[in-house]
Amino acid sequence: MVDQTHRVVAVSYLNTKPLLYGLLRNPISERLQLDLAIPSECARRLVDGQADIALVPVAVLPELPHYEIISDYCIGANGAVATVGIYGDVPLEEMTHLYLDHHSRTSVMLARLLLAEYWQHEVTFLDARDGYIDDIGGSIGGLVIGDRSIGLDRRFAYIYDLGTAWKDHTGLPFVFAAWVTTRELSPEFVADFNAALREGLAHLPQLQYLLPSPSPDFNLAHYFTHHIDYDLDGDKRQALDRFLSYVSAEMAIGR
Ligand SMILES: C=C(O[C@@H]1C=C(C(=O)O)C=C[C@H]1O)C(=O)O
Repeated sequence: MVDQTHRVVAVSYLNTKPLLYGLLRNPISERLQLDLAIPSECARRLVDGQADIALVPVAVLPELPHYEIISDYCIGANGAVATVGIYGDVPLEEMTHLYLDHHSRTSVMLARLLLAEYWQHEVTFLDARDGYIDDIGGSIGGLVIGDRSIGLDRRFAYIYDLGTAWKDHTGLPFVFAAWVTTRELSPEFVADFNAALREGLAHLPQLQYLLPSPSPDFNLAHYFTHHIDYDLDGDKRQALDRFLSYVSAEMAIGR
């Protein structure tokens, strides 16, 4: 039997490049139709059946009637993640409004959870659209994720890293996105897929020579090795369960 090709969509941010590098330099790439998109779009395509496998924001998982996490690798962090934060001109307790990044599904829910449980500070949430970062200021803060957050530390006086806040709140690392399928995949394919991702992560030092530096004082190699934590280990699975119970409870009351 000829192997089917699978439609794969992955996050278009820098933190995913090591995983993509692994997939692309492996023969498995011939069995993949690969596309890249912002995280909220990756989620939409998996939910709508337009992708078979996706690197999806984990907050979308409770919306899927059937799914399987097919990889031991993820986009996670154990403490400061560096690219998921609330930014503003004033301290959090003085923020009255907060833009929620439309690229995100997970961090939007994580910000809500942390504001309710950890910071215990109420704000009015604002829907974001392209360009919203320019509207952050005064008592209006903004959640910004991914590559667009790089360099914002020079623009805003206050930054709250959500990886750090979650770790302080729970003592756990965190999973932002995981490789998920809604199909039945063969164990051989899943094993090959995982092996390819592992190879990509083994080539982090080479990747810094291939990728452009997004900002002069942003060290990509350091970001890949000290902020993004790619292993979906037991502590991250525990964190995922805890986070998903919050998301499911919020879904149940229509939020
Ligand atoms: C750590 C990050 O995690 C991202 C955050 C996501 C979200 O908030 O929905 C989804 C995918 C991840 O790529 C980042 O991109 O900065």
